[in-house]
Amino acid sequence: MEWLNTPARAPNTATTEAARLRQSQLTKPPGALGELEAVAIRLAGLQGREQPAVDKVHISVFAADHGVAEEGVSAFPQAVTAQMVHNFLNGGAAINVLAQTLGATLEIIDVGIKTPLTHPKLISQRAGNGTANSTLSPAMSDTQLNLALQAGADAAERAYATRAELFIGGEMGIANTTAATAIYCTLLKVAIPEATGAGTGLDQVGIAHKVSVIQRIIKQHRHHLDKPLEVLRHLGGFEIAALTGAYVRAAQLGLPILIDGFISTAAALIATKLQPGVAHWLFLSHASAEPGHVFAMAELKQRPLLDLNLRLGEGSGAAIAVPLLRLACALHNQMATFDEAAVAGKL
Ligand SMILES: Cc1cc2ncn([C@H]3O[C@H](COP(=O)(O)O)[C@@H](O)[C@H]3O)c2cc1C
Ligand SMILES: O=C(O)c1cccnc1
Repeated sequence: MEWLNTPARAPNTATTEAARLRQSQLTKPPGALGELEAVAIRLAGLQGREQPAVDKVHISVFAADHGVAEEGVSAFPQAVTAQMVHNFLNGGAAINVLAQTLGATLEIIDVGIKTPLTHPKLISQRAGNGTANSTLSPAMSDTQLNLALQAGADAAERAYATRAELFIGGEMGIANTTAATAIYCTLLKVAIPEATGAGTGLDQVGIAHKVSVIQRIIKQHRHHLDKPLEVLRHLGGFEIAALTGAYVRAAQLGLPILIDGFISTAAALIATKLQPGVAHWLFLSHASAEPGHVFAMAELKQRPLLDLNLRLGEGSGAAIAVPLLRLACALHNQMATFDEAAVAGKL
């Protein structure tokens, strides 16, 4: 786990400045393309080239089960985690359609669903048979945490080895909005009822029960929540740990990251606590419908690219934002400058 102590790569200031200069010369009023200009400039700095691109996109979806599901915190049964893994492998889930449409590479990694399954397309790098129920004991052991972090780092390495230009992490794990909410409340000191939402579709009674379960979880571990990795280990889950490892490693390798929704952002919070430089490499794809997400976006000091009331996960919201990044690059790379087009500049 030596790699966890390595800082993220620093963005290239020369290509950032070259891209900024180019933006100022394109045939439009300065700043008129708003956030898309900033995105292209940031990507240029991260990719170390004046003309950035996100044509080659790698998506890793991490699946795992949560012991806390037995507390009745999800609108769906725990069996859905494994059933959705089958669906991913058969190409029928939202993320399959999005990856196919984008021409992105999609891999599914079992980091600890309850019952292992074998399939030629499934990567099995399991940290356990689901986490322990975090209302009663730490979600995972040190060994399990390290295995899950490593599974994520390995996915980032595979993305890097195939010369991907953008890394997207997705997750599948029934009850993982409970683990993610507990992480938000611990790291951001947000009141539990303010951050707790419907997840897969709980009603008001269900949400009130979920709040009480998260209160029990945080009370149970309150003396062990002072370090980011201990927060992750006590609250779970394996897929959130894998995403954390993936984000840290991608940032070390110099691979830009597009974050998905509520659960992925919990991993991003931990990753930036472990290595603050990871923040340079993160793009926020969308504002999740989960009420707690706003607090994390504020902490990460970023505006999301989209706000579409998405609450799916799987990496889907990030995939949906890829065309926007591609358009930001196309505009940056292909528009004519004032000189080239013989258009008069600003008075
Ligand atoms: C069919 C189905 C497909 C999904 N794909 C992602 N999630 C999402 O919902 C789960 C989190 O919500 P909660 O904490 O309420 O269980 C995660 O698996 C997340 O990826 C799904 C959920 C379901 C039911
Ligand atoms: O925003 C998300 O990632 C999310 C929200 C609810 C359920 N699953 C995922």
